[in-house]
Amino acid sequence: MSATHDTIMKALSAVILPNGQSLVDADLVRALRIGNGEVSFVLEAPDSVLAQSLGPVEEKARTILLALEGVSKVSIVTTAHGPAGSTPKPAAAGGEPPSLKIGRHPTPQQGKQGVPGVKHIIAIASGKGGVGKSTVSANLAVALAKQGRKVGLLDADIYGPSQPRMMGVNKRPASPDGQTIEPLHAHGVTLMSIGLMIPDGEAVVWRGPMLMGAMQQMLGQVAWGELDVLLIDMPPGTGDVQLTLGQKTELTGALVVSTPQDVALIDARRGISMFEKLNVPVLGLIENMSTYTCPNCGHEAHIFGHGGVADEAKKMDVPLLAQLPLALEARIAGDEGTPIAATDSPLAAPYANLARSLVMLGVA
Ligand SMILES: Nc1ncnc2c1ncn2[C@@H]1O[C@H](COP(=O)(O)OP(=O)(O)OP(=O)(O)O)[C@@H](O)[C@H]1O
Repeated sequence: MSATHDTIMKALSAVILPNGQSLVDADLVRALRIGNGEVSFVLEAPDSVLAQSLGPVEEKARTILLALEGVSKVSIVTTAHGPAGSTPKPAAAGGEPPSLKIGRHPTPQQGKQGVPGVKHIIAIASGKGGVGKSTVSANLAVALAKQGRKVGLLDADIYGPSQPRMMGVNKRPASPDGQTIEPLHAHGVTLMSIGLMIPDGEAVVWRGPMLMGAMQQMLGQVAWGELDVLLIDMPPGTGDVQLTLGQKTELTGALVVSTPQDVALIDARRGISMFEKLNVPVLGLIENMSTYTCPNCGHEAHIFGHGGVADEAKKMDVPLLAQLPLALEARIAGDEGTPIAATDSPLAAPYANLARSLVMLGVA
């Protein structure tokens, strides 16, 4: 027998909060989803102090639900919907600094906002996944930093964060005061990844408003400092993160990455038209994996087709800012945490040119 909404809620009504109320009576359960033996929901506390004390409650709820017939996995995300950081959090046991919980309801906001101290914000997007958007973001950030720009890189890909690996960092950013988050630093770039703040698998239960809240925290509560440009590595496609960012953030513009394949281009077109609808200027298209030169014989092949991105750029009247080759060396460099742009390889040159173009355009 599989669990139903009613059986889950009934089981959760046996979980008692420190104030004596049950989880259900206190109305803290949100976004309950049941499917394939998995139960996921959000525990929404009214303030961050209560949210901090919910660890044992979360454990109890998990134990009770796992004992139900047909439930094999339970995912719970605890959030607070008071203004984030409005109540300083106590230091964790062992004197560690308190850590700031990411994922909350958004703070109401009038119109688009910038990030104090940050001159330009550029979204790096792609319609389709896996076309190299994160690779381009990491390398462009490093190339701009090498040219003396103060650069921030925000990995906003909540479902598949890859910047920690590509930039070679993997520690959870600290929040010494429980209100601001100290970003990390690598290869001359100030770095923050939303993925470093969310326990594995929890983001999948987030709804639009929670994502919006998390993005607000990433932009407003990270101590970015003075930056010439903040690059945002977006999730692929045209989902909630893209919409939130386009509607709520003063973006200088967007760069859209595509491979020359038709399927990638169709999705890239969709991405471009979304930015246009949101009044975000599309600064240009970037063609990734455009050519492959055989390291043995020097033969040049166009594995994913040829000319498609240039044609598309012409059709849509947006500049084609770079054509980046498919290269094993670039892939290995990314996997090992040192983007190819940080090295002396000839493959760093196209990124240096792209960085120069953006500086000349006055957007970075
Ligand atoms: N020009 C390139 N040459 C060789 N390998 C590349 C190149 N660009 C990207 N890759 C490799 O392709 C894979 C996917 O790239 P990447 O993660 O940057 O794509 P993405 O569009 O950000 O993907 P996702 O949709 O998962 O966010 C990675 O292993 C990366 O190293």
